[in-house]
Amino acid sequence: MKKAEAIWVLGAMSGTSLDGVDAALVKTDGESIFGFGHHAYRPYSGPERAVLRAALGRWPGEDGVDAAARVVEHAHIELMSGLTEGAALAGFHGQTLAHDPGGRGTHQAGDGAVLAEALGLPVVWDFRSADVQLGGQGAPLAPFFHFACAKWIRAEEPIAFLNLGGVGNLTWLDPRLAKPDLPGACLAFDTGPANAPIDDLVSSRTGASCDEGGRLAAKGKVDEAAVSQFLTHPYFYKMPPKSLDRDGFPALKSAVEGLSVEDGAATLTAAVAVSVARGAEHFPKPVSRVLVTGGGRHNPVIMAGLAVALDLPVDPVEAVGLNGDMLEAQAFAYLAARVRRGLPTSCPGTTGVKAAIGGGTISRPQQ
Ligand SMILES: Nc1ncnc2c1ncn2[C@@H]1O[C@H](COP(=O)(O)OP(=O)(O)OP(=O)(O)O)[C@@H](O)[C@H]1O
Ligand SMILES: CC(=O)N[C@H]1[C@@H]2OC[C@@H](O2)[C@@H](O)[C@@H]1O[C@H](C)C(=O)O
Repeated sequence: MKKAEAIWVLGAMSGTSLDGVDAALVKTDGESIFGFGHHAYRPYSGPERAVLRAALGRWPGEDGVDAAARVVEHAHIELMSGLTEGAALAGFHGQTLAHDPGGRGTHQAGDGAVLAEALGLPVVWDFRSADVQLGGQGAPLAPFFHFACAKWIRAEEPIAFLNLGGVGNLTWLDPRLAKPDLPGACLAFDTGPANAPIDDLVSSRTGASCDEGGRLAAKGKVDEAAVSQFLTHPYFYKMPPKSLDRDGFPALKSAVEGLSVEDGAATLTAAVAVSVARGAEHFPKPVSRVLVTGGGRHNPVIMAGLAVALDLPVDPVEAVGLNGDMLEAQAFAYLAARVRRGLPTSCPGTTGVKAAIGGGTISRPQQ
């Protein structure tokens, strides 16, 4: 492992909610954060999203997967090419189409070599496969970045980061330890469904892409029986680390089919908070606060439900000066810098992998 100078790295993430691509610059040596730079967002168009949606659950070589990869590459190149100034490296997560770590593996669409050519930068990609091959869940991978963020905000006691994207994931961490891969530094796992089932319900009933501001959920009545039934899912009885595919809870979606859109949204929104509370039962030590990142923090009904279910201060990461819309893109910039230095990107506490390892492939431009 060579000692590295801090460099500007451009990270990009296309999340499970399929809304669009985020890209952001981070100055880092792969250990500490030295600063945050420009960022941008590019939504997928309706037709692009339809191509991605049609390929969900599919594996390389199956119908629609190549078309999805071309959409992902095109959108990323369009967005990232406007942000390369000063960047020495890029991190490209791609779009998860399927995730089955105990079975077929994990599949992120998009070829990092194509991006390297187009951007004229070395690109680190395929972050999850090596972890899965070594018996890990391949997710979540943001926890090592959460650990660096905890140092950046000078946290001095255990805290939790909660990401509410299509799926929810929690990172418990103790910033008093020197490195994220030390035993006892991080425990991370997916909590359950977050926005994906809400988005799917709302778009199928109203055509809107999400329950903007939680307005539908606020008007609805929670179907408590459906929420209780949801909590009997075997996932909640598994010990972490554990991870989920986007559509891992089909029974929950079916349970709200007969409800009004308001009651359905209220029920799915309540399910987010209770599943996070179940997750928090796994924290090794109590936390002083939960910092929320991802699109779900824009939904006040989710945030209010979390504060009640967790009985802890629950704040958006903006409360500590971070950007909750860009945290995942920043995470893949940070992880790219770690891969470049040969540092681990996951460990037994974050993915259940047998030992701390660095994933990722580096593609360099040919000319
Ligand atoms: N103003 C808002 N009101 C309600 N919900 C919102 C709002 N803004 C964003 N969201 C929700 O957040 C989602 C996007 O969140 P985010 O961008 O964090 O997800 P992602 O990164 O695609 O997913 P993941 O983290 O699972 O990969 C949207 O699909 C929507 O459901
Ligand atoms: C397989 C996959 O893409 N998982 C995503 C998804 O979206 C949220 C949650 O499920 C998390 O496990 C992960 O993303 C974040 C960026 C992570 O790896 O930390």
